[in-house]
Amino acid sequence: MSTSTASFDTLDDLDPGQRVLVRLDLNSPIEDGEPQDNRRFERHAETVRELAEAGHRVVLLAHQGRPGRDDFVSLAGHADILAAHLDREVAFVEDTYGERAVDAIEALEAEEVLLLENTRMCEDELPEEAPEAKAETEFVRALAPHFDAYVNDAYSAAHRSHASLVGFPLVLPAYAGRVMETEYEANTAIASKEFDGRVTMVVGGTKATDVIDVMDNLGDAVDNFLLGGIAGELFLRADGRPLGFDLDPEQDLYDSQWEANHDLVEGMLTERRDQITLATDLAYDDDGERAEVDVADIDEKDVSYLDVGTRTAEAYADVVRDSEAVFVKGALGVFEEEAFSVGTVTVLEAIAETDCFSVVGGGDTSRAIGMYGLNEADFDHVSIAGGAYIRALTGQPLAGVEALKRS
Ligand SMILES: Nc1ncnc2c1ncn2[C@@H]1O[C@H](COP(=O)(O)OP(=O)(O)OP(=O)(O)O)[C@@H](O)[C@H]1O
Ligand SMILES: O=C(O)[C@H](O)COP(=O)(O)O
Repeated sequence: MSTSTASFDTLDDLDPGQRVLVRLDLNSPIEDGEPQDNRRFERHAETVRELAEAGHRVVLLAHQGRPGRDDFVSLAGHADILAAHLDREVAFVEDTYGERAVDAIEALEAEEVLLLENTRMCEDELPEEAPEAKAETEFVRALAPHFDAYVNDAYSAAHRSHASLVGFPLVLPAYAGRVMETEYEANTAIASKEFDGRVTMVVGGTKATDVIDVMDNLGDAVDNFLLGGIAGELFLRADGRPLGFDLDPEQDLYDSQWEANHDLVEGMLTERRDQITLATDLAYDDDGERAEVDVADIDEKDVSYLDVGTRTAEAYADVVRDSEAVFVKGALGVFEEEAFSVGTVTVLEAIAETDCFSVVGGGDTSRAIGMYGLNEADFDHVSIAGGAYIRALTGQPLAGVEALKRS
């Protein structure tokens, strides 16, 4: 056992020259069908390089997007980005555990790296089930005999009880990769911190279901929730504003999350109204130009709002300047387009200038720091994990970490 406080084995405990199956989290923003480089590649490359240089045959598993969404694509492009970070070849096979995957695995030489296809293209990967059930899946049973060890480096996906995360540690000796180790230690330490002054959480992004659940659990630890993104719109709708779309709830990011969360959101608005700050203006695309509208003046549905308004951004920045600790999960707008980066960048700049304890998390959100010339050193912790980091703040165990501890 290593000296890690986490009580799981790490790469320091792994003998060299083995056949190693490694779970990374390369889930990335997709533009025009192609993955965009982000700090997940840079961070995971360190683990992969260390394993290759130790003479292992390194086979990588990762997921991309969710079935049915535009970001659900092959990992072929991810192999190229990872190869550029590693400065070594990363082979790719369009198969995860079938014959082609197994042939490619068996042909691998020491120090070579192979990426398998998107795990979520296998039926066995999703849905969430207990580790014992996942260990019994064909996916795990077919791949495991070709390996001596399993390494989980995907802290940022460890809140999901999926086959590639919780199944393998039950059937192979399992180790934490370097990203898993450092993210686990940093986020666990943050969870036990105590603050005397105002604690603020900036909540945005697209994964409203994840953040609303966590907001409910963190309600006693956080003084102010500043809302934006899809979560913010759901709260505005619960507050009586005519937001949303009359689309098929199964297909739409917004309406399906409204269906799943409106009771919880309405309950939180009733019970915790003083802690929740909602946007007073929103921005939208008006023939290619940013336009803003007061929330009080919104009178029709079916408009996509892509950022909080300028007045809201300034008001949120004022709250940040008066905070002792600020946690960010999810962007306040579609910051990838400069016109809709106002909310996210105004708030990040305020955090960077304020003498507060700060954490920015999320695979997409952390990308805004580099894109807009902010200095990572002005934040206490920039995590490549989003959902996992805020879950860790609540003290709830992460399925992928627990599975490693049991190994
Ligand atoms: N109003 C909005 N409409 C559509 N997309 C939005 C809106 N506001 C923010 N976003 C998008 O949210 C994304 C970031 O949030 P997301 O929920 O994906 O998670 P994250 O913080 O990166 O964490 P994780 O690692 O859990 O994915 C950005 O890419 C941004 O474009
Ligand atoms: O990007 C993330 O937060 C992780 O890769 C998990 O992705 P998921 O929210 O689609 O499970």
